[in-house]
Amino acid sequence: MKIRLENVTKTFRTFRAVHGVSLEIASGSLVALLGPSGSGKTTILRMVAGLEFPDDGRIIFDDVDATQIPIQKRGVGFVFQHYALFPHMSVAENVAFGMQRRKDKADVARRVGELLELVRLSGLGDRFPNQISGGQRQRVALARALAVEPRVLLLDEPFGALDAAVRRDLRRWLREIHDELGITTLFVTHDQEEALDLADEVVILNEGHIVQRGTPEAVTRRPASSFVMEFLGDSNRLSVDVVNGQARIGDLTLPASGVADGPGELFVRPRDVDWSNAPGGLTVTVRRVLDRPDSRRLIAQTKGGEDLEFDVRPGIEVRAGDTGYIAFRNGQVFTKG
Ligand SMILES: Nc1ncnc2c1ncn2[C@@H]1O[C@H](COP(=O)(O)OP(=O)(O)OP(=O)(O)O)[C@@H](O)[C@H]1O
Repeated sequence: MKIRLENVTKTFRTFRAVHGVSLEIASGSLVALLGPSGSGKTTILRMVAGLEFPDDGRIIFDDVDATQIPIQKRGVGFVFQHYALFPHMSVAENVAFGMQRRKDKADVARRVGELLELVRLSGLGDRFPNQISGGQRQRVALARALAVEPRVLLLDEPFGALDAAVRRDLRRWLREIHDELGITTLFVTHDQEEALDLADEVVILNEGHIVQRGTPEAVTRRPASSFVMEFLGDSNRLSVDVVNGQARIGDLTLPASGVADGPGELFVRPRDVDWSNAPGGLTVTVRRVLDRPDSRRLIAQTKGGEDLEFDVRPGIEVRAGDTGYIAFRNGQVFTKG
């Protein structure tokens, strides 16, 4: 099912949490809402679910205005970060919970079996929630959400409480389940790696506004603002002068097409910095050397007194106090703001 938000606004008392958000989610796609804490992600998800109602704007499911339809009639399945399973019910009973209206017991049992197989938990139906791991509990929560045969799946930081390795596994697993079922899925996260790994499309929010949307490749290649650049990953920030679409820093010039003349900021990922002992490029002084398993990270300072970080190969001879020269393989320039 296709979902469309048209100019949706939500205010709590005097605080506007969502400002005129318009968004189209293609049928069968997996879309991540990504943004810092308080950017309005959960509020948007809750309005799509029917747990909150917008003050203004419309939410359209396929071609039907669903804005005022209550949650029970929207056909949505929901998984939260702390979706407490019923502790006194077995895994199978938890999954069957949403199917109470089905009369035929054998039919319910068969369906529970199918769902447990889908979420790779066959054989654990008789366990209780406190007898399975956190990751397994979230898989049960997903099976329970799917039991009602939703037209839309809404996930709010479903892996937020789990450790990094389990999160990575569950991410891959969720993508497989999504591809198998093809249910339109909206996924909230503040973890950029999770969003970029998992989603067909990433919608980046800040202070209740959509600041960029696109495929993971598009948003990482062409961040629309310094906010997006910094939010998506480690980045160095250096002052530059922009003249005629070119940014200048020391003896280096970088393309800055479309950026107004005047003071600008260059953002460079640590991986896009090249280091050399031979003069040329931008002169820096090494301040610290941090050894890591497969690289050495240098913290260096430009003549202008700005710090930057980048990695060199582990074998390279370098010490704090050394002078070196850097060049940038890639970078984004924005007007200083
Ligand atoms: N019921 C409410 N009453 C008052 N303010 C609210 C309510 N729900 C959310 N807010 C406020 O709206 C803003 C957006 O909240 P929301 O939960 O949507 O953000 P979020 O991006 O999901 O953040 P997080 O990642 O921390 O969950 C926040 O400033 C929050 O305090």
